[in-house]
Amino acid sequence: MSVLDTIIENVREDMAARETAVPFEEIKQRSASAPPPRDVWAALHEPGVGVIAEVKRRSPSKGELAGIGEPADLAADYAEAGARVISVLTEQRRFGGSLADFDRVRARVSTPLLRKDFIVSPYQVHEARAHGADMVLLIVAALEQNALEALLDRVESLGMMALVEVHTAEEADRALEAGGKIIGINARNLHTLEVDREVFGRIAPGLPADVLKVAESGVRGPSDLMAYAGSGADAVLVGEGLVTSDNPRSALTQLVTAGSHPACPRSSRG
Ligand SMILES: O=P(O)(O)OC[C@@H](O)[C@@H](O)c1c[nH]c2ccccc12
Repeated sequence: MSVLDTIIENVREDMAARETAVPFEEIKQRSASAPPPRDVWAALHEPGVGVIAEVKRRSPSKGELAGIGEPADLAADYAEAGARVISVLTEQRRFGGSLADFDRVRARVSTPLLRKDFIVSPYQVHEARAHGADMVLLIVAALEQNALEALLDRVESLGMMALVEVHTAEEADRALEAGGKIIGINARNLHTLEVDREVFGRIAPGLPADVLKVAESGVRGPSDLMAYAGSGADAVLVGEGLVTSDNPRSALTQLVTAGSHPACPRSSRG
């Protein structure tokens, strides 16, 4: 079994436990009465290469990344430094995240929030919305085509947007076929956990112009952001490079500054 398969098996177990406590009909109702989602599309269309900053405690490849005492403090730093969207990992066993972390962040910042998890069931989509998510991650490699399409429809029917994550050109075709509008190209292969920063440049040029392209993983600093921008990235998603920095706020400020610099390819485009 690959890492991805094991993670998903565990995610399903944990979800079953939550669903016993809060049944589907109840979570559906909570999602319907949550405050309306924020406009992720507009946030990501501002000029310059935007940064999606991630609250990430651990990773399967590196283990503990940072002792994040209060995720809301980190998120407040991200918001002040100009994150377009803040991503909060809610997967518990490998990433040390939780919906409790998500709630703390939601209570503190008004920035659009991405629920970063391994979403395989409509339950998790309603749960994300009930907790105030504006965006959710859908990983193509984790989903059959009909499940991907059904989940994407459900995400949009609740007024949220999906970051549809791919790692190969074939997965990118599936993402487009399903109607994905924001495509995340992950440099990390979720089966082997290896990072290859060239993957973005191989896949992005084949995507239509009206699709938002997000480069995920492996951004260590402004030069990686610039390289992704040069290959057509509209935004980058950064976790480890920020949380392991001595000063995440200034690390993010440097990325945001690079992303809006006149030398950055997307700076003059809307
Ligand atoms: O920490 P990094 O290398 O900056 O990567 C962030 C993000 O891309 C990564 O956390 C990620 C991308 N896709 C995922 C899917 C599930 C969990 C995590 C992820």
